[in-house]
Amino acid sequence: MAEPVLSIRELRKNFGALKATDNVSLDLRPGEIHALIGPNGAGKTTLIHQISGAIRPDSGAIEFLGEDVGALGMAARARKGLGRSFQISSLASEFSALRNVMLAVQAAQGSSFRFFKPVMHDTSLTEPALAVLERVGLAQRARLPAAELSHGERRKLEIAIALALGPKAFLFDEPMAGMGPEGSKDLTGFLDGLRREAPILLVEHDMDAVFALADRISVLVYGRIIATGTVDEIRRDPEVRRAYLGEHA
Ligand SMILES: Nc1ncnc2c1ncn2[C@@H]1O[C@H](COP(=O)(O)OP(=O)(O)OP(=O)(O)O)[C@@H](O)[C@H]1O
Repeated sequence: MAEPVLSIRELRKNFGALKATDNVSLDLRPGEIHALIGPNGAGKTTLIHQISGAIRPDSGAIEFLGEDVGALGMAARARKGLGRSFQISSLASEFSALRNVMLAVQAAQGSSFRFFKPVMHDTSLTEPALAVLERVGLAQRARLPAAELSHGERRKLEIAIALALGPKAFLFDEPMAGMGPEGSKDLTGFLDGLRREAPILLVEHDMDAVFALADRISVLVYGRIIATGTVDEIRRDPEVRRAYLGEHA
């Protein structure tokens, strides 16, 4: 079997007496969507934050593309290709959708300042940024300030920014949240194709999306992974049904 792109070993994170991450090991293989599900407060976001570098685990290891990235900060991990979808609050909401994606393209190109051309006329930035916006279906909305986009469009913009950074793995934390049934269906189709570009670790509460997309599912309860398996294995697992899936299974 191909080497995992991302490999997490025995990760632990306590908040005071709370074991938010309790000895978690999982991996992300090339081409797969690995969904991470579990009840509210199970520790899914905390885990994603540790992988992206936003918070530091108490112990354990995180290997990305064969390299231990545990000592690296969030920006250094992103530069290595660990792409997370940014919360819209971290975007410049007065900037246009296009400008926001251009900033990511610029970061991916490794240059932060250009003195010779006004940035909005720099085709080495506008063209790739427009291509990414086209892919997520936002090309027609490119010139609008991010603040004027609908909720669903903003989620797509977050994904566009992750894409523009040319990631080798995606970390998505509830991309379907607030999308509505049509939007979720749309995004499900998009994520389905995206796995060919880079594998996806997907935190998601929308079980229709998870069952449609996931190659494997890990179930997190009270900071612990209680099961990892295919959709069928997880749906049949009695402990998972008891702890989480219930009527969804
Ligand atoms: N910075 C923090 N300080 C203290 N406790 C925290 C902190 N961040 C998260 N927690 C707690 O850690 C636990 C896990 O939270 P987390 O947000 O990771 O869960 P989650 O599975 O993502 O939940 P949800 O599905 O509701 O988003 C919760 O009990 C939460 O209250």
